[in-house]
Order: sequence, then structure tokens, then C-alpha cells
Amino acid sequence: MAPIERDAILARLATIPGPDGSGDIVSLGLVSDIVVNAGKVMFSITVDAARAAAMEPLRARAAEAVKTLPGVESTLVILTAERKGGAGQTAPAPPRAPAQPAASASGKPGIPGVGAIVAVASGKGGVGKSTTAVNLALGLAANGLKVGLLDADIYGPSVPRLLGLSGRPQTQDGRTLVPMQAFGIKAMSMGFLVEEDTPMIWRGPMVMSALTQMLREVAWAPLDILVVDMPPGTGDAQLTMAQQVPLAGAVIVSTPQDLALIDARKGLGMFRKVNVPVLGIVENMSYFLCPHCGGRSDIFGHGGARHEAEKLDIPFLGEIPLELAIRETSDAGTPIVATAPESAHAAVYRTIAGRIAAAVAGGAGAKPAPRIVIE
Ligand SMILES: Nc1ncnc2c1ncn2[C@@H]1O[C@H](COP(=O)(O)OP(=O)(O)OP(=O)(O)O)[C@@H](O)[C@H]1O
Repeated sequence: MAPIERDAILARLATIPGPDGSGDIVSLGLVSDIVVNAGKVMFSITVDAARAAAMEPLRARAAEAVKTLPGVESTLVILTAERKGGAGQTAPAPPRAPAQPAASASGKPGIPGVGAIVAVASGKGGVGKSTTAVNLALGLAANGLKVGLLDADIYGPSVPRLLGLSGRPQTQDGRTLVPMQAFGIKAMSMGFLVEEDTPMIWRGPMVMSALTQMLREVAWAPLDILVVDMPPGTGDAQLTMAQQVPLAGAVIVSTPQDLALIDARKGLGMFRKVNVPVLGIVENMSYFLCPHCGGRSDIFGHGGARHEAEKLDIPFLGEIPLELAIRETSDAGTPIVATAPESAHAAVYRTIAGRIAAAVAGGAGAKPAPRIVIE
């Protein structure tokens, strides 16, 4: 089957008039990056938040227009909201997504004052992704960097608990949210913005809006690295998120089990689809060191992730042991890197964080930066 050309999709979308009937949605810069994945086409359209409901026919029309292209089997088109003006409040205001012309993933505008944005992701839930993200963020800070942590797991935010934070962020100018602070890093999570028992019935567009707001309407600067704890899995929601965030690279967390590695491979595929370099794989719950005898047990058949990374020609960033102290500190909101910095486990996180920092500094995929020699 012939590949689906982005230009053909854009040409179709350019036949759809803008929200006010003038121009078209492409030349008005309302269409986001377009992701094509095995017959499925995904993109978002930026609209005024106040008119979001009235824009549903526009969304449906865009989806229909693309669906009739040869090779297109299905579409995922979402509306992202654009805010007009702002009011003084601490709860999340409707977000203001930047209107972006269709561009490649790497062409997305960054966040002023933020050096690099790095995603921590996993192919499936429960592999310890959030625990790893928090401790790596603290490890980066321990390496002397200014670090922020954005919890993009909007359905199940865990960063507030892992950092022992509660309360609501304040606004700086009636509009920009001031990130929360813990252990020397800045943090933002949906968990700070909604009550814990609020049912998370977020429709697709609202999820994207919340993420855009947490990225672009938070006073993150100055930061060297913003770590994004991605939602688990590799579904459409994750793909769209990966597409929305101007990522410098992604770190995949996996447990050694084969099943998790298969899922990790899906994670790699997802970032490749949106042209985000994978900085490497971290193996979590890799081995168990007995606190009594010091003996090491490879409970899940350790080494799987390293092996897989070699096979896939992706850097292997390191292995984190299965350790009671990691679970206890994590669940108590006192992450081990911050509260037991002299421990061997904290050192493991700091080392991996150092490799991530080096990979980001060295450019995509941990390859060394080219040396420029002027003669
Ligand atoms: N290296 C480790 N050693 C011991 N326990 C760990 C380790 N890493 C994570 N855990 C524990 O495993 C549980 C799941 O971790 P976490 O919430 O970080 O996973 P997750 O992959 O982010 O989950 P979800 O996908 O559900 O958000 C937690 O109780 C955490 O304390």
C-alpha cells in the first residue's frame, strides 16, 4: 500500500474553512503536527476554549476529509483549547495552546528558559516509571542541574505523593502558575490542581489542554532539564502527548521480564514515530540485594533490558535494584536520592542521571556530539 503523504493530508485540510468562515484551518496555523501510523492519522486542531463545544462539527469535518484519502483506515482528531485573557485564580484556567502550523515533531517551539525536556516513559504500567522519574530528576539536580518534574500522567498522577507535596500552586500574575518545590526541584502535576477524589473523567481535548497548560503556563524557567513523567502505555493518548511536548529525548523504563520488554519495544516505536530520540533504556527492579547477607538474586532474570538495548542499538543507561528502601521512601514521599544521598541506591540513580545529562548535552540518542574543528 502506498504511504499516506502528509502533504496530501494538509491539502485536504486546507479545504476546510477556519472557525469564523474565513481562511482555512491549515493556513490559519490551527493544525498541529500530523502523525501517521499504519493507516491511522492523528492530529489536533487549536480552537478558542469558549467555543470548543461549537467546534465539534469542524473537528468531525476535518476527520471526514482525511478519512476519504487513499490508505487512511482511521483518524484521531482532537480539539485543543486556546485561551483568551486570564483571570486571577489558583485552579487551572482554560489553557492557551500555541497555534502551530503543521511541522515536524522536532520543529515544535520549546519553552523559554528551559534547556531540554526529557520524557520518562514505559510500555506498560507498574514498572516503577514514576519512582524512577522522581529519583532521576533528583539525581540530575544532585549533578548540579536546575531541574523540573512535570507529571504528565493526568489520569493517575503520582508525583505529589512521591515528593510528599500537597496544596495548590499559586499564580504569579493571575495566569502563570508557580511550580511547587520539593528537595530542590520544581514540580507540577494534575494532582495539585484537582482534589484527589475528583473522578478523572477527562475527555481527550481536556487532557491535552491540561498538559499544554502545565507545560506552557507554568513559571518553569530557569531550568536546565524538565523531566516529564509520561502516562504508562503506548496508546493513542500517549502518542498524542509525545507529539505535543517539544521533547529532546526519551528514557524508557522497563523491568527485566520479557513481557515488559516487548512493551518497552512498543515504547521505543512510539517515540520513533514522532521523531523523538530515545536516550536509552533503564532496567528497574533489576536484581535484589539481600540486606542481611548481601547476596544478589536476579529475581526476574536480570539483564534482559541490557540485552534488548544492545539488540536495538540503543544505549543501556543502567540497572536499578529491587529494593525495599526504594519502595518505602517512594511511598512515604521521601525519595531515596534526596533523603539517603549516601546510599548505594542513590548513587545508582545519580549515575544514570549523569548519563542522561550527557546524552542530552551530546545530542540525540546519546551519540557523541560531532567535533567541529576550525583550521
Ligand atoms: N526499584 C524499586 N524497588 C522497589 N520498589 C520499587 C522500585 N521501583 C518502583 N517500586 C515500587 O513499585 C510500585 C510502582 O511504582 P511506580 O508507581 O513508580 O510505577 P509506575 O510504573 O509509575 O506505575 P503506574 O504505571 O501505575 O503509574 C511502587 O510501590 C514503588 O514504590
